[in-house]
Amino acid sequence: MKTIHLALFGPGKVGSKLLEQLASSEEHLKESSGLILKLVLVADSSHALLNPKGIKSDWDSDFKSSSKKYSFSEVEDYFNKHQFKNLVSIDTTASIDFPHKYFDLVNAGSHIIAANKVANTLSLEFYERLRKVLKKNNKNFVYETNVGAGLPIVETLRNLHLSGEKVTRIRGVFSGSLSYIFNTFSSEQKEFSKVLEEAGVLGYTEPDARIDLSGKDVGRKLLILAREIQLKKEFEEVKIESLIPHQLNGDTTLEEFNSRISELNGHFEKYKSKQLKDEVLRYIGELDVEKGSLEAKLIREPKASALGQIEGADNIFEIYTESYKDQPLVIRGAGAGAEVTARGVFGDILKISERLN
Ligand SMILES: NC(=O)C1=CN([C@@H]2O[C@H](COP(=O)(O)OP(=O)(O)OC[C@H]3O[C@@H](n4cnc5c(N)ncnc54)[C@H](OP(=O)(O)O)[C@@H]3O)[C@@H](O)[C@H]2O)C=CC1
Ligand SMILES: N[C@@H](CC=O)C(=O)O
Repeated sequence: MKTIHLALFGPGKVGSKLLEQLASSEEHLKESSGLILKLVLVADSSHALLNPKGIKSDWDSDFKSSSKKYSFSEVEDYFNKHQFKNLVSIDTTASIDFPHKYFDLVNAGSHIIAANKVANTLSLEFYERLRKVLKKNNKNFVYETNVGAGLPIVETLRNLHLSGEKVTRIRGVFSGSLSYIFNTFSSEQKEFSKVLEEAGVLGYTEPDARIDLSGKDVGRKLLILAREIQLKKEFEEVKIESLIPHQLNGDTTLEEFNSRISELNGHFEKYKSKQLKDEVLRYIGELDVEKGSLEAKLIREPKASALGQIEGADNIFEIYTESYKDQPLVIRGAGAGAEVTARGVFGDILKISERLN
C-alpha cells in the first residue's frame, strides 16, 4: 500500500466536492491501486482542522466542531513536525494571496495541486521563481483544472509542445460560465441577471462573477496555455474585451456588484439584439503564436459551426499545430462545475501519486 498525505486549502464548492469524491473512492483506490489517500488538513481562510492520523470522511461536522483559527506559520510547523511522507497540498481557493505561500509549502516538503489559476498568471518572474524552487526541492506542481476544468487541455498541449510539435494557434470557448450564460440567454426569454445567478448556483462562475464577465478568467486561461508552450507573456499583454460596464466593475465591491446585477439586464439585451437568426454569441479566446497575440472577445458565430454548436457550460478548444494543420485537434466537453473540476483535481492527485513511492 502507498500512502499519500493530502492537505486541502479551500473547502468551497470544488474543494468540498473533492472531499466527497475522495471519501466515496476510498475502498476502490485501495483495491484497484493499493493507494491510501490520507487527509491531514482542511483549511479555509480563517479556520483549520488538523489531524495527523487522518480526518474522517464526514470532515464537515468535525470542521464545524473542532477546527481552530490559524495562522499560516502553524501549518508550516505542523508539516515540519510530522514530516508527512508524500505530502500534497491542494489549492481550491480563488485567493490571490494564497499562491504566495506555495514557496513555504514546497520548502515544508509538499507537492502542489492547484485549481486556482492565480499562481500561473502572476508575473513571469513569479512563475519562473516558483518552478525553480519546485525543481530544487524535487516537488511536483500540477494544475490540469486551470483550463477547461476536468478536460485534458494542459497536459495535451504540454505533450505536443515537449515532443517538438509546433503549436501555431489555439482558439475556442474557454469559459464554462460564459458558455452557459450565452447558450441560455440566447435561446430563452430570461433576464440576464437570472441567468447569471443560475450560473453561480450551478458552480460555473468564479466566487466573484466579475472575473468571468470581465473576461479576466478567459485571459488567465489564455496566458496559462501560452506559458505552457513557453511563450514569455505577461497578463497585461492579453487583449481582453470586458462585458461589464465600467460603473459596475472597477470601483464596486463584490457585495455592491451582486446587489446591482439587474443593471446588467439592458446591457446584455443589447448584445442579444446584435445576434442574427442563424448565429449565436460566443466569448472566445484566441492565441496566435506567430503574431504573439492573445485575445479574449465576444463574437457572433454561425450556429452550425463547431463553436456554435456547443451546449450548456461546454468548452471547446481547437488546437492547430504542424500536424493538425487544416483539421485542428479538438477537445470539447463540460468546462465548469464543481463535480467535473473536483474530478480533474482527483486526476491530478493520481498523477502525482504515480510519480511517488
Ligand atoms: N467552478 C469551476 O468550474 C472551476 C473552478 N476552478 C477554480 O477553483 C477554485 C475554487 O472555486 P470554488 O470552489 O467555486 O470557490 P468557493 O468560493 O466555493 O471556495 C473557495 C474556498 O476557498 C477558501 N479560501 C479563500 N481564501 C483562502 C485562503 N487564503 N486559505 C484557505 N482557504 C481559503 C474559502 O473559504 P472562506 O469561506 O474562508 O473564504 C472557500 O472555502 C477557484 O480558484 C476557481 O477558479 C477551476 C476550474 C473550474
Ligand atoms: N469560472 C470558470 C470556471 C472554470 O475555470 C468558467 O466559467 O469557466
